[in-house]
Amino acid sequence: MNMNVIEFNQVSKSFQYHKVLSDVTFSVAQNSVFGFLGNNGAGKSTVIKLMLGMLNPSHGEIRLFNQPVKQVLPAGFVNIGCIVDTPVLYENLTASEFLSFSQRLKNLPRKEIERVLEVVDLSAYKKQSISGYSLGMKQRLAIANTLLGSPKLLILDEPTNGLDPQGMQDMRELLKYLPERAGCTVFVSSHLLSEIERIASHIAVIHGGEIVKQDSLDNLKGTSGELRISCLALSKANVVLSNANFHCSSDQDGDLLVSKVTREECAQVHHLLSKNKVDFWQSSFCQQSLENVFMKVSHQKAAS
Ligand SMILES: Nc1ncnc2c1ncn2[C@@H]1O[C@H](COP(=O)(O)OP(=O)(O)OP(=O)(O)O)[C@@H](O)[C@H]1O
Repeated sequence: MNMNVIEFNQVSKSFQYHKVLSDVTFSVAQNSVFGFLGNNGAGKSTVIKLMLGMLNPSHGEIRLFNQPVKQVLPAGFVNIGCIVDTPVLYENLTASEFLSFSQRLKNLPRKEIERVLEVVDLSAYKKQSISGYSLGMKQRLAIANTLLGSPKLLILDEPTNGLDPQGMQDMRELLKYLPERAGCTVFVSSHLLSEIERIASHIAVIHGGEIVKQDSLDNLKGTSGELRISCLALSKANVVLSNANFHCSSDQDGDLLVSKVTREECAQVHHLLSKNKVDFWQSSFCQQSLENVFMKVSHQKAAS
């Protein structure tokens, strides 16, 4: 059975009279990559601190591995790896030397170091001084450090912050496949939608201290999107499709845009145009991006 590794049940948090989280409810399934999205100040770090027992909730219940958080921590920390601030690395050491601190502290066999270096793809650089590493490599090394001892849950606060495009891509590849490669569930917070969209299997969106959306990435993006059609008889196409209750508009390039269509409906659109002798030379379907979903949710929330 697939259990929930993290459960927040109607959790609220106030700092004196300032309520920063209201009835936050979400769950993170085992072996998923869970993206926690929100703008600056939305409440992401507060949620992570509550999850790690660094703060107490004002109301509500938090469970990790099916037990109240206070019972799991701190003994359960062997099951949890986290990076919430910029990791401190000893730059004059090699990666192997650096990792050997935690390996010995956790009383693990030496071969654990080789295993985690392999997972984060740093084996080839293990004898080089950390001072020569890029920021992305340092971040991956910090993740390797948390993976020593095979934690079942990895919590990362904004792990791609400050990385260059290559560093971001490497981090993306690493996080996406961590459940498979290291057998752990990943909780990753970010304000970078495009990053989360490429990494996460499940997503929650927090806005002003409230969860405004939570679902699998596929469900959140929905199956519908926009169909762009290039044709000469634009107004005829518009009439034909509008009569069939499709939502049509045109863009600056003179293309016809049919919004909120599923892939099946795209086939109907093509059929209708052909049947009514409207020639088109190009048609492309674009699923809505997470950014669109996120902006819609944020606007709806701001208006309410
Ligand atoms: N210790 C504290 N005392 C008072 N207010 C706090 C405290 N910690 C956080 N806050 C407030 O709670 C709100 C949420 O902050 P939080 O750091 O959780 O947001 P965030 O989504 O992590 O933002 P960012 O992406 O900027 O780090 C903010 O308004 C912040 O000012």
